[in-house]
Amino acid sequence: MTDKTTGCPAHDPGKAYDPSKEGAQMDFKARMSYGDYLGIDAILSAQHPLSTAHDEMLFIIQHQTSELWMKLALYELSAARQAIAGDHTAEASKMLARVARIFEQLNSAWDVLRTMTPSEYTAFRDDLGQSSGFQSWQYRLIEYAVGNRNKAMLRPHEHRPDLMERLTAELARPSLYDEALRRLARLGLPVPPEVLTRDVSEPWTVNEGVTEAWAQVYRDPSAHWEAYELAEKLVDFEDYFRRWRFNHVTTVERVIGFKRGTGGTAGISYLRRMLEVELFPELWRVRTIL
Ligand code: HEM
Ligand SMILES: N[C@@H](CC(=O)c1ccccc1NC=O)C(=O)O
Repeated sequence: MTDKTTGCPAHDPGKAYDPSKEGAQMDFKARMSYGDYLGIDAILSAQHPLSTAHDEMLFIIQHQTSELWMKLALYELSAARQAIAGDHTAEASKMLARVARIFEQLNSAWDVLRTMTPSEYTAFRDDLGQSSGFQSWQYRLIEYAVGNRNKAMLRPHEHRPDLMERLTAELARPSLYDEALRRLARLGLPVPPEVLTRDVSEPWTVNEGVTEAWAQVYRDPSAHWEAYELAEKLVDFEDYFRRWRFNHVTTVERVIGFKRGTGGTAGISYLRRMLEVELFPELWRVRTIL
């Protein structure tokens, strides 16, 4: 029988649908469940607002979900770098495509945070103390992994030897860009030798010879398809990363204007300076000389 007013079988009290009759498992006393596998209790018990402000829950969950996506981005970036080092560039391209999509996801998430007005944020900003995204070690690890290596950014982590260890270990490894250029050299492209033997813990500096090597790739893609595809994946990733930085600075201006940051920087002027960071500068310069 169906509900007389709506005609819908779901609203007939005598006919409530029971999925167990069609085999749905209902007993998890001795079986691994959804929550067991995914550690849902741990995730859902990690929100501890410090104020009674309504929007603090949004703020916390926005950051926590961002950190989860960053965890996956780091996982994929490390695997992509390893694949390039092992001459498995096609696999690396696939992983880099995923990282770009992860950043697209992070970019869309700003639309949720943007619903928070300055009045709403002010209600709990003081409770944040001196904490800030500036202290996100996963964000710093992403920057270090791809090649933006500034040792000054280690200092907020000095109180955590375990994190210092991870960050300094990352600085000792060739970055994603270093590995891409080493692969380029192995493919026979004229990457200058000083690039291949550089101290990888130091920041990258623009190299004209590298721009010329990329130019050879872009002038004849079919002859250098592997390098060409890798180059475009790197550009795509940086494109999405730049959009993340832009979304961040715009949201910050919208919410706190030109106030100093809780992390102690000047706020907007610091974040605007970060907009100038180029991860793979030669890949952008090559466009001008083609
Ligand atoms: C209303 C929201 C937000 C405001 C007002 C804000 C503000 C700021 C400010 C002023 C800084 C500069 C450092 C400082 O002095 O504090 C900063 C840095 C940072 N924030 Fe946010 N932020 C917001 C949301 C987010 C979100 C959702 C994330 C995601 C994880 C995030 C991640 C970061 C990171 C990674 C940095 C360091 C950037 C760098 O060093 O290049 N922020 N933020
Ligand atoms: N830096 C922000 C505070 C902030 O956004 C924040 C604070 C604690 C944890 C994460 C944060 N997100 C990004 O910086 C501010 O100055 O208002």
